[in-house]
Amino acid sequence: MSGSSFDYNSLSFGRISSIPDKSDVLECRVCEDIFTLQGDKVPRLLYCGHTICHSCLLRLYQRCSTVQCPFDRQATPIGPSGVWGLKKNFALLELLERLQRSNKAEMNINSYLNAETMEKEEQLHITCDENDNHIAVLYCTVCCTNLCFYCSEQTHSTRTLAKHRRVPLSEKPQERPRCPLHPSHVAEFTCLQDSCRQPSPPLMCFVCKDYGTHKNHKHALVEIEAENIRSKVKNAGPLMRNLMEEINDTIQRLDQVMLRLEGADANGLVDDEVSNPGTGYLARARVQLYFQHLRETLQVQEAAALTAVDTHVRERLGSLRSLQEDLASSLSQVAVICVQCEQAVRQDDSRVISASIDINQALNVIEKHKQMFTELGPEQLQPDASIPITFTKDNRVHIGPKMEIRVVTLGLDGAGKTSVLFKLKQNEFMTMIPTLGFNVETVDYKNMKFTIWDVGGQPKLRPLWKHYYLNTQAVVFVIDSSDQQRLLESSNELSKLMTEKELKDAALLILANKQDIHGCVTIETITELFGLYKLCCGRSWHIQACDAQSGAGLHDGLDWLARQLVASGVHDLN
Ligand SMILES: Nc1nc2c(ncn2[C@@H]2O[C@H](COP(=O)(O)OP(=O)(O)OP(=O)(O)O)[C@@H](O)[C@H]2O)c(=O)[nH]1
Ligand SMILES: [Mg+2]
Repeated sequence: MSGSSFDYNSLSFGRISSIPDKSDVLECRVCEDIFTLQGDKVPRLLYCGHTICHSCLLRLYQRCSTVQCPFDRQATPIGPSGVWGLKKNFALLELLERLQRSNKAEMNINSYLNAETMEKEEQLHITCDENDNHIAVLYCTVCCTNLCFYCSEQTHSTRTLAKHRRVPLSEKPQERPRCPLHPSHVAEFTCLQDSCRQPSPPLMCFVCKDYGTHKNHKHALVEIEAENIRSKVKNAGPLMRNLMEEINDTIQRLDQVMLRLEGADANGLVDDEVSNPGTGYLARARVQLYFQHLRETLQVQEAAALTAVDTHVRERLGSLRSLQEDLASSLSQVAVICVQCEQAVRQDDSRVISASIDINQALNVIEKHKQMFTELGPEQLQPDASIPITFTKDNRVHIGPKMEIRVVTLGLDGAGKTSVLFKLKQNEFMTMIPTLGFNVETVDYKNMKFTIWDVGGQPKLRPLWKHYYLNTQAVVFVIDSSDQQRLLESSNELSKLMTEKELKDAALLILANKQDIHGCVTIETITELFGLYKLCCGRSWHIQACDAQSGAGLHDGLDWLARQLVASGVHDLN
């Protein structure tokens, strides 16, 4: 035997049988041999009541008529059949028999104490009291010591000590805890009062429970409470096991996902990325490919856009040069005529008169040049070197006049549509008369030209709205925020508009107008009342608070509209 554990497999469990036989306690007090059920160690009764084994009686019997008790010297008469005639102690024999039976049963139990059971005892990790290097597996109930097999055999080998009852360590009789306040009493109870449970329910004796600090507190017997706690832990067992399994499964799944991310072979080794690429590597490759295509496309688009600019510049220069040449030629002709006319008028009167026809012709030519010159447009007379550029969504370049955007303004009569239009167009607010047909105005904003159609909103005119939908890129729906009575009517009209096929791609700007009037509703209220999130789901829409009187909010609305239109197709670099 070496180290801290004992090799139980090398032990025959016959040793367990050396745990004392209970019947061994019944021994003859003269020879100290164990009584037996029969033979020369059978117990026989003396008249005085003492019991002695048959063989001791034979030694004491002096072939006279009595035998003297070795304990109280009283005489017991002996008949002709000698000591065989003395009664056996049947009570003792019965007891002996019972003890032997129970001993047999115990022996059977001990036969189950195999190496596996002992290993369990070892897991308690209690050191052998005889040798610190050994792990105890037995408990001697007489010496109150924890022992390993080896030390148990060594220390309990004498006849008397071998009788000590030894039990597996886990069956060691429990020591009853003492009350911390009254150490002379066993702590039989535990206090369950909430205020006493921190940090753990205290132990107490009956004095504490009935008269002391824990009087009238909720309590329980220590054994019962401990059993409750044990069964709680036992019940939680499946839960804990399930949880552990689930956590373990998840850990394994994470492992697999990490391997797939990194790229690994079946053995879990990170493989070289080309033969077994991970998803990370593939994603990188896709990003690189995407941007490579993007760069190539952009290069092509850039080249096309630059060509468009170069062509524009070349054509522009060509037309300017040609204009310049025409003007130079015109200038020289006018200059020549001018000199000729001056020379002609410097002559005497008769010659001047005779040259009058030529002079008139020269003046006619000048008149023609003048005519040609005045016919030149402002772009030719005051040319602008700037090159206005806009880009389409697919990066084509647009050079020249502003992008034209068609907008239709709708809403109930009196909502302020015409007022909004004129405020935007000429920054004026005036009392309007109801629109019976429509107004149309263009409003320049950034690099865009909004053509705004303002259609009358009276009920009888509403069926005509549909004639303005075609090719409309944006709808501006105006609401009178101060007229709460007509919000529902307005909401109904907007709902109808949202079902129009021709407007399905149009951006929607809702103007909550007349915000200057006290008591008007806010855009939040309108959003909720009209159910805008649901109604306008899937299209680009925006609600803007404004008032046409001061113009507040109108440019913000236009700004949003411009951004939407830029996002959906045109893009302004300026
Ligand atoms: N206080 C205030 N009054 C406004 C505002 N906008 C319009 N109004 C007035 O509301 C009335 C109706 O304005 P309009 O611009 O004619 O309304 P509309 O939507 O064009 O009406 P219809 O042409 O009939 O469809 C006019 O008296 C405007 O002066 C505003 O923001 N504040
Ligand atoms: Mg109007």
